[in-house]
Amino acid sequence: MSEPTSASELDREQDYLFLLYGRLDAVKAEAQRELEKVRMGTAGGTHQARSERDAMARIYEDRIAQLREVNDRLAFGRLETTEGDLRYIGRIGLRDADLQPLLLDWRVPQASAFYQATAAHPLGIRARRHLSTQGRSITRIEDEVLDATGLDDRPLTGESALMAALTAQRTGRMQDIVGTIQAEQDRIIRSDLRGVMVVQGGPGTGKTAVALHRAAYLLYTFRERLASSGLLVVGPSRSFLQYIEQVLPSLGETGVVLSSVGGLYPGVDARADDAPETAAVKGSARMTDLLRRAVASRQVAPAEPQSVWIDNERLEVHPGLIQRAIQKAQDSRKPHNEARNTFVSSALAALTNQLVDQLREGGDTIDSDDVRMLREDLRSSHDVRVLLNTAWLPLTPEKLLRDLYARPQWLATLTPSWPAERRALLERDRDAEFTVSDVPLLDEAAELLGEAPTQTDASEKEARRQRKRDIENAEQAIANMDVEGMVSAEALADGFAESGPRLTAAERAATDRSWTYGHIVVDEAQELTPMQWRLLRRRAPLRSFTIVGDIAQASSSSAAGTWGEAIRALTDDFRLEELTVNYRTPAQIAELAERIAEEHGLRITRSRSVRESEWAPVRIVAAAPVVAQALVDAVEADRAISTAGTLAVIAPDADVPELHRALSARFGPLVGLGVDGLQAAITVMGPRTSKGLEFDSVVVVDPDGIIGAEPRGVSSLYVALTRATQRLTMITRTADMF
Ligand SMILES: Nc1ncnc2c1ncn2[C@@H]1O[C@H](COP(=O)(O)OP(=O)(O)OP(=O)(O)O)[C@@H](O)[C@H]1O
Repeated sequence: MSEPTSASELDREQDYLFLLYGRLDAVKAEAQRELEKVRMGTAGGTHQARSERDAMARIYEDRIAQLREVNDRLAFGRLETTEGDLRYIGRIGLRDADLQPLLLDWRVPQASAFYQATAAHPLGIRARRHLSTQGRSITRIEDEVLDATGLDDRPLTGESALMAALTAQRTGRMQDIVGTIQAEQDRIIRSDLRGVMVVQGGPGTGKTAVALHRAAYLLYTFRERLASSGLLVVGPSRSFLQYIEQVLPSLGETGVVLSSVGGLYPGVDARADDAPETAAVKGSARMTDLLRRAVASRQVAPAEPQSVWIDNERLEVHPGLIQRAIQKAQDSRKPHNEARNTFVSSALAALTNQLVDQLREGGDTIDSDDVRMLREDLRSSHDVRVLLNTAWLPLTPEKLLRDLYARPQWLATLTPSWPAERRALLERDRDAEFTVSDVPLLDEAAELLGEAPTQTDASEKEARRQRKRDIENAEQAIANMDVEGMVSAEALADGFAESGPRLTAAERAATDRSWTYGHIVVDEAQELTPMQWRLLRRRAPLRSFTIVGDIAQASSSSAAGTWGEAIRALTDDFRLEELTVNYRTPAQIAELAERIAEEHGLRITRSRSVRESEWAPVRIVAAAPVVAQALVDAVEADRAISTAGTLAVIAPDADVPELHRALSARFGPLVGLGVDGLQAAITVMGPRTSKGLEFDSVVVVDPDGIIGAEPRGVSSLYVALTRATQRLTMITRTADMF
């Protein structure tokens, strides 16, 4: 129930808002002063003192940047408790000069009632107020009274503020929803950090929004733990990351690693997708076994005895000698490259013995110094190196995988039980680029191979030692400089890096394959393959995960039908939450999309749309060769309604170039293409690119073609049809279609 708002109430809130901004300015100015003080500190001092000062300066700079980020919509809510106390809720917490709270950070427990209190469960709250602002001005107040008797529980909170957010024009970038989070979403956002939580919800139910706000909540609540280990957010594609990348900074969080599934193996930024059938093979758990066998097949004794020459002495090496060394190395159970050390030293020891025996039999006298020298001769002998390398070559994951794909005969010996067609799917050129589905295979191979012995090993060890020293120094500096609680030793140590750019925990994590994160958030998780889950499991051994997705939107032919199956490679112990309200798609569009999906046999979770659209979905019938013209006309008609906001044309991949040309001929630079065109007013893309995104208006071209283009084409069509926040047009080939 809303109470009328008097002008004096508006004035009062305006005064309070001025007070808050005044305080924000003061805190910023204070940080600025501190920064200057640190910068002006004596230039001399030890190197350690200088780098400590630099680190402190950077911390103040970050703080100032963070305070700037929260300038927009600083405060958005107010709670009135049954005792008559007022609590203001905003993006960050602020206190006055006497440390009395002026504004509560939305993530603190005392703020949760803002999102969760209802008439039936008021949680000690009498009234909730949503404040809408523009710049530093209050534009609107919306009140809900919670203690009135006989009130039905209302499904939505802050309805006007919510509707204003939902009908706002889209910009091509996702916005935060911190002012209008709904109760069912808030429960998920604040759920326990531990364990694996899966959030299932139909299109537009706020899964992505919830996942990102949860990341911000966890970082705030478990700052110490997560700031040093990092938090990883995994999205399906580059386009998706671009779409969400501003949300966390707008919530004041910058220390998060965002990665697409193609970017999870440091050093490889895979963008190309394999054909669906190939991706399905590469994603299946059977690849683990294949890689294991591939590595084992690189540990082989020669079939015949081999001759090696040491100076003028011929040594005949029996396969058994090599085999025994291999066995010993395998028994160590270390990864291939690390176990190779055992292999080499054990083979060299046996060869030395054989050589010594042979020389002694020939009448030579050999003492222990001679033995050592002979061993060195063997180690540096070209013949011996070839022999040992042939039996056990150091390998990189990249080489192993390229060999596997480019050598069909080897692949065939490793996969005797595979049908030839399946093997053929893996074959390709040695220099073909790695694809998104190769990434977990490279990672799995890296796990089996271990670190190749390189020059960098020693320097990495030294870097780790230096880091430890930096953290100890930082702890000391924090105690000395009296800034306890303001900065963690880890963050301060980040600033001590003596050369090169400063790296945050997040940045270091992104470049280090062996990094383990404190928490991983996975969006569009229905798309992940068992091999990708295995990779993520290695990145978070404590198994603290937030997994959001919609099983019905899965596009892979091998996609699982339940979450239990989908994430089996990660765990079988998880809690399932559901989101049931569709915030994006107006009811008419959602109903159409759901009907089409169900008619084509897709099992979907129906959700409840919170609003109707002014515009009914439009259907146009046009077959080749007039499809492009029909599309231009449809876009023209849509722009006659509104040219503001974004419009996406989603078509079968094969038709995208031609449709892009036709639209460009008419609308020129207003038209963008695929991922790189997301900021354009009109963007043409295939259904996969549109995954997770949304637009004011969507034109779906040839829905039947989208269905026919791939094994789970219906899912792709369902995704395409549910991207619109306002208007949907379908261009179909025949009148009886749909
Ligand atoms: N509580 C809320 N307040 C304001 N806007 C919201 C709220 N919840 C969701 N939205 C908006 O609804 C839209 C859909 O949200 P989101 O993209 O997170 O859905 P999704 O479940 O991930 O969708 P899909 O599965 O289709 O990708 C977004 O514009 C989001 O900002």
